[in-house]
Amino acid sequence: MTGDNSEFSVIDRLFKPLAGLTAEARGLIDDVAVLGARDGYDLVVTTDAMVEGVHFLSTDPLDLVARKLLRVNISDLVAKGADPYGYQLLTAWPKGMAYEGKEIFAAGLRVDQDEFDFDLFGGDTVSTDGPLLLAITAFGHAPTGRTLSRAGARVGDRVLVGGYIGDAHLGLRVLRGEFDDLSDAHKAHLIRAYRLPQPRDDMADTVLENAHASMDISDGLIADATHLAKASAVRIVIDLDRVPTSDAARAAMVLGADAVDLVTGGDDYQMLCTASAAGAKVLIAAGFVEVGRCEAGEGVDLISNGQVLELEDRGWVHG
Ligand SMILES: Nc1ncnc2c1ncn2[C@@H]1O[C@H](COP(=O)(O)OP(=O)(O)OP(=O)(O)O)[C@@H](O)[C@H]1O
Ligand SMILES: Cc1ncc(C[n+]2csc(CCOP(=O)(O)O)c2C)c(N)n1
Ligand SMILES: [Mg+2]
Ligand SMILES: [Mg+2]
Ligand SMILES: [Mg+2]
Repeated sequence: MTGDNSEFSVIDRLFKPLAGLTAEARGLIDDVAVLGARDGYDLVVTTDAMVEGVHFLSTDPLDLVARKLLRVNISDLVAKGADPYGYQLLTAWPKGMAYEGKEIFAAGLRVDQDEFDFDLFGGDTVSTDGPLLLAITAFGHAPTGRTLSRAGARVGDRVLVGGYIGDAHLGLRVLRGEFDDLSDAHKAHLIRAYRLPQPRDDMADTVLENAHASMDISDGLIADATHLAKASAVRIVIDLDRVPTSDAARAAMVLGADAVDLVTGGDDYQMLCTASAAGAKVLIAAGFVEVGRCEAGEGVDLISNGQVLELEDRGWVHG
């Protein structure tokens, strides 16, 4: 049917159902969304984009691309102790992209909107001669004045991560043909980690209550610890031997993956927190793993067997 794939038809058929009846979205027939202030809370806002070929592969299923897009944004919110609320969506569809692909993309959004209780409030649609580009501006709520930051770490703090490090990076390499001798189950685990990060929205409150500083890991553990160290004016020492790795990652290391790649590869979307000894105890009981300490000074040192490692590549940087 002609027109099915045109801008307003796609908004009507695919995005209006995602906006539902929330007052904020105004049925996606207005120029703006309207977000009400929730008493006792700040509105926490973040934006992350994804570009085909840069953040995801053209062979990645579009429903998973949509879910990853939501999740990388939710990841920033929950790392700050914020409760996901809703989002604005920008889609820059390559000219000629079929309606069916957009439909699969919208179906992925639906799955994770339900999973994270996260509503679509509006957005924008454009077309492009370039690759598929997607962006979300995500909103969350955190108790007034208490949103966590990268800047709260103190000398003496423990440094903790929320889960396995390096799986997603290895998953990308599996998709590119490396580690062919891994078992199918290990390959599937790593690919899943790359395509579908697991932001721990259930941990937002625990982190808010117990962490001094917190962020999510997107550029790699070392790179993001460096961002946190700089913002907090501390030095962070990370012990590579304490960084949690999955069975699949360990199997990949047997096949030649370097442990340092796991902490510089990025795409983890795990939380990175610092906390007092008492706070760390609570976080560890909730599943976090202590990987290092904050000291006086600046920058990040990675140690293994008590020796500082020289790093050629410290993590993902654009441009
Ligand atoms: N184009 C931009 N215009 C204004 N601010 C920006 C722009 N790009 C990034 N920022 C700001 O820079 C800061 C760091 O952003 P950055 O994207 O590095 O963080 P992140 O989302 O945690 O990391 P990642 O993008 O790797 O997930 C944020 O305050 C962000 O709002
Ligand atoms: C196809 C493909 N190639 C490379 C990567 C690795 N990668 C891209 S951007 C980024 C950091 C976070 O992004 P940003 O800082 O832009 O938010 C990382 C680790 C990938 N995910 N997909
Ligand atoms: Mg960002
Ligand atoms: Mg981010
Ligand atoms: Mg972040």
